Amino acid sequence: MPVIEVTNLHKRYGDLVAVDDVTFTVEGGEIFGILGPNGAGKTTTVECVAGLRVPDGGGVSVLGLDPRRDAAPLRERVGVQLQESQLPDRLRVGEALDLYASFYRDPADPGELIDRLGLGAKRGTPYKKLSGGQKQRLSIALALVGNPEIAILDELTTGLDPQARRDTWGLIEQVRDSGVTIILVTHFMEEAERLCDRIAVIDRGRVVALDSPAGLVSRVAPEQRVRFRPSAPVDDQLFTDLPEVTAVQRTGGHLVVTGTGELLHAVTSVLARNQIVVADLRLEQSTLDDAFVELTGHRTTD
Ligand SMILES: Nc1ncnc2c1ncn2[C@@H]1O[C@H](COP(=O)(O)OP(=O)(O)OP(=O)(O)O)[C@@H](O)[C@H]1O
Repeated sequence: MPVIEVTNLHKRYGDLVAVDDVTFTVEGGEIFGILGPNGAGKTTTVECVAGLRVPDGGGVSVLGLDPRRDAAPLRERVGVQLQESQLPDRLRVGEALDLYASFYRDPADPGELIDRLGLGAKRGTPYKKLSGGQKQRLSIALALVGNPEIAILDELTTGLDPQARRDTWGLIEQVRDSGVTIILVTHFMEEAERLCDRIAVIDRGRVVALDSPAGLVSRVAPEQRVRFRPSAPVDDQLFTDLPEVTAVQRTGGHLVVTGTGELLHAVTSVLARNQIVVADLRLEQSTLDDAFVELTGHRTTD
């Protein structure tokens, strides 16, 4: 059952069209990614979903309600973590959670949430003394303290080091496993690939593709490459004869066999049948990054 429905959403800032006819639905219990380069319209889209901006056209329905008209009941059911949320420097972690919990009718236990987010030792620490990763975890805790059914998380790992980013991913998976539906805005491919059940790729205000990470990859770039270094000369034709193979190239001492389907199995069978010993055997597949470039014509970091 869709919990969020966005239909033909339009939003301009003066002459600038930030969101141009965006349509998608988010199913209950999934992590739905909104992936795109800077300025693509991701934040504007989720701000419309969160009721923080008024669309110029189109419709948004969240849990069957209108984010603007039904702002009060939705505040109880949707947790929002927006980019670069700031808290007063001297506010302590425990105080921030208690304060936010007081805004809700049926909040989570702040102490339990602090422990769950790995901030137990920081309960008495003022906001300004937290590291980037700890601030980020606190902002996730604040988005979850109302026990929401939906959490909207915008760029939650931007600025974190790789370890903190991975820890945060683990946390988001736990939140999803507890039954919360998540909209995750990101421009990190690896993050989208690891966490999201489905991804809307947004570029210049439009949805250019919507699929699972694997679906996006296979849709635009189904080819795989098997790369290896044979220990003795090999005839290319052994591979070009295979129905799975589309090309054979040589680079240095390596052979690169490109193709589709069960390519790895086909190539290794030929090698075994002909008693060819190889070194450095590697299967290279297209990544979400490749798919993104093909879909939009540029990288997210461009
Ligand atoms: N309040 C505003 N007033 C005018 N223009 C805005 C405003 N907010 C965003 N924009 C512009 O609208 C476009 C879309 O911005 P938005 O923040 O939605 O994109 P984004 O995909 O979230 O980008 P980022 O990843 O950089 O946050 C950008 O060109 C941005 O400069």
